[in-house]
Amino acid sequence: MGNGSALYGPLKHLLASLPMRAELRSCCTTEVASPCCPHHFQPTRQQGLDLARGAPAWEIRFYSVAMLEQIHLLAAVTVLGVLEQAYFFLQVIHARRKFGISPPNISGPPEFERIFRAQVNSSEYFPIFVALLWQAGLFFHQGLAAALGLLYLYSRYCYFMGYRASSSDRLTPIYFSTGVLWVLIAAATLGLLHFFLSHYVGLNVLRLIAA
Ligand SMILES: CC/C=C\C/C=C\C[C@@H]1O[C@H]1/C=C/C=C/C=C\C/C=C\CCC(=O)O
Ligand SMILES: N[C@@H](CCC(=O)N[C@@H](CS)C(=O)NCC(=O)O)C(=O)O
Repeated sequence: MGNGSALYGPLKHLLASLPMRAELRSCCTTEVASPCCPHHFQPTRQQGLDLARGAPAWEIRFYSVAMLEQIHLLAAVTVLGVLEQAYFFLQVIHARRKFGISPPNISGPPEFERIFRAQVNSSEYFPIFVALLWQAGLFFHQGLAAALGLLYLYSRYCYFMGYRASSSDRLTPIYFSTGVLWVLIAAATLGLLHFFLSHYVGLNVLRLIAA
């Protein structure tokens, strides 16, 4: 723990400036640079290895939690998105049974084909959605990206239900959902641009605007 006290001063300011849970902040900012309480400190295998190399436990724990707080909303929306995909899959399985259409067949009455296409179309867009959600969340703003993510998942649900009812009922939700994707693209691009400019060129556009 020797280097812990040398780091304590700057870390205290960093801790105070981050939106962390109060209980963790008070636990990690004790004057003694020691590991957090057992409640907060449950080392993973990697953390165990870091500990063996001499990094202070409280520091490892602090950075792990700070990192998770940067991504927890994105992770929650991703899990929700996966559950939505699972729901769409189950609907196709149910429709296959109902209409007696076994794989590899994908043709049948329009009622079946619309459900099948609604699921396949939603799967096609899912990797694009997840990539944009995380890029916009990491480089632009986590809360905004997560909110847009929820809006996207809701519009995808409307798309599925609309398509199931009739082909034309899919159109409004697909317009809306792709609109949300374009907003996520814009946020991700702006965020990345800001990162590259400030990191490599030393040009902080936000600070310039604020000045
Ligand atoms: C950011 C999104 C990434 C990739 C997709 C990019 C473009 C694809 C378009 O946004 C998708 C929206 C498509 C909307 C189509 C709407 C209507 C199509 C017009 C008529 C269909 C008529 C018919 O049903 O026969
Ligand atoms: N794979 C899609 C790509 C384009 C797309 O997403 N189209 C939207 C608007 S026309 C759609 O709802 N397609 C219906 C579908 O995929 O079954 C397609 O074949 O149409």
